[in-house]
Amino acid sequence: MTNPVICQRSLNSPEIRSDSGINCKLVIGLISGTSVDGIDAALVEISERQGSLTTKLIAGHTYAYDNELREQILAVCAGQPRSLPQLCELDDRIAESFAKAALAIMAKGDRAADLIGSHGQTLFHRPPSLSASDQTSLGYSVQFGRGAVIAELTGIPTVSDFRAADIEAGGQAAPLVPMADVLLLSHDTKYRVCQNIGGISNLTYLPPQAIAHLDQVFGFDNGAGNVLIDMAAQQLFGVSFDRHGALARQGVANLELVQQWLRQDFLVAPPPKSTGRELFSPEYLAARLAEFTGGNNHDILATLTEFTAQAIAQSYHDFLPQFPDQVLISGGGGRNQYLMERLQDVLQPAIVMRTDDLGLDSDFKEAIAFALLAYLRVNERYGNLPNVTGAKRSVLLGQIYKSL
Ligand SMILES: Nc1ncnc2c1ncn2[C@@H]1O[C@H](COP(=O)(O)OP(=O)(O)OP(=O)(O)O)[C@@H](O)[C@H]1O
Ligand SMILES: CC(=O)N[C@H]1[C@@H]2OC[C@@H](O2)[C@@H](O)[C@@H]1O[C@H](C)C(=O)O
Repeated sequence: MTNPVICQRSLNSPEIRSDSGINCKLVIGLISGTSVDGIDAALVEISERQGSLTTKLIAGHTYAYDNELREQILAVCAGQPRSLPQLCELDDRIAESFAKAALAIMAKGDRAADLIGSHGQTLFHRPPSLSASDQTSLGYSVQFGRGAVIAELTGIPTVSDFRAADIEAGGQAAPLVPMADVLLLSHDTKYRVCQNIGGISNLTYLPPQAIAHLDQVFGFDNGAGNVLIDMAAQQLFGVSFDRHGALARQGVANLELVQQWLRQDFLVAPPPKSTGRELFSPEYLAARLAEFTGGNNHDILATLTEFTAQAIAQSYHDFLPQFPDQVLISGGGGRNQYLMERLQDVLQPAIVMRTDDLGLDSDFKEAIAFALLAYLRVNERYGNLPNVTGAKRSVLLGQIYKSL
């Protein structure tokens, strides 16, 4: 799709383009998100002409983790102890899986890729602390899958460690996709929200001509997304997710509980904010399930699905300066038809659609975003939006690992 590009000045980027020696056109974006379902890989053609940025998805595929690796990742995310050598081995195994995914997606194109942007796998995320008693107020965000290994195994220059510089600038380091949303999904006259529903939900608020009014763009994590639904589907029905929302659709949501859950600290806290599996953990789900009296397993999934939908709607009413005309859904939650129906209901009068309707593949939007962020990085253009992450300044995101 063709999109306007943020001019360098409005990005406050250095006037002079880098001489990184990388003539990047064909870029691979890689990410495994909080669902830990596998590595999303996108082979993206990126070009700029007459002030417009063009991205074309040449190929996209999700490469599932093998079961044992996924279990290891989920165990570490859930706080189970591991020795340092075990963690290093896990880091290497994830990096190798990412490198394999990069080579496999590249094989679907007709030429070698110029660059890889690899987010890696988040294992731990701690937003910056507001408490004066903490030794450091800086956040901490750990992604496994070392860029150095990916560059070495693929022979392709690789950008990774996207979140570190924003943390150093005092930011949340998340969400980072909003820069890509600005570049790819801004509209001249309409207020848009880009709503990703992966493991965690996160949004980008795009006022009309967001590119020209970059200071009015913001975004934040706004709820549990699919993570609670997935864990409950596994525990109660032995399936890894509620396909199309068919299980929830058979139940009746407990609206009293939903109202109670919506008062949770994270949901009512003002942005900037980010979260992860540290909050929406197995313990968190167990505590919510313990609050059920009566009701069957379908009712539980219906209630968790309603919670996901209403947490999103509540965040718009509480924190957006203007209710959007359009809500553009991406991420696996967009495939949950029942959740989509509930969203259309609770987000009226906004029109809810998937980004696919605008020509941007909703399954690979995050992978495309990290291809784009890598492209910005090698061209020495800022990748974070301080209004989103709360960072003190715009920064270059990511370390570049060049293979010899
Ligand atoms: N057909 C479907 N029906 C219902 N839910 C689905 C379907 N396909 C995917 N999902 C949901 O989407 C989830 C995966 O979404 P996605 O890949 O966007 O998450 P992620 O990228 O890992 O998360 P995040 O964006 O938080 O990092 C699955 O775990 C499942 O809950
Ligand atoms: C620390 C981390 O990995 N955060 C993820 C997570 O998954 C969704 C949401 O929480 C978002 O803030 C972020 O991912 C996307 C890719 C982002 O940075 O925009």
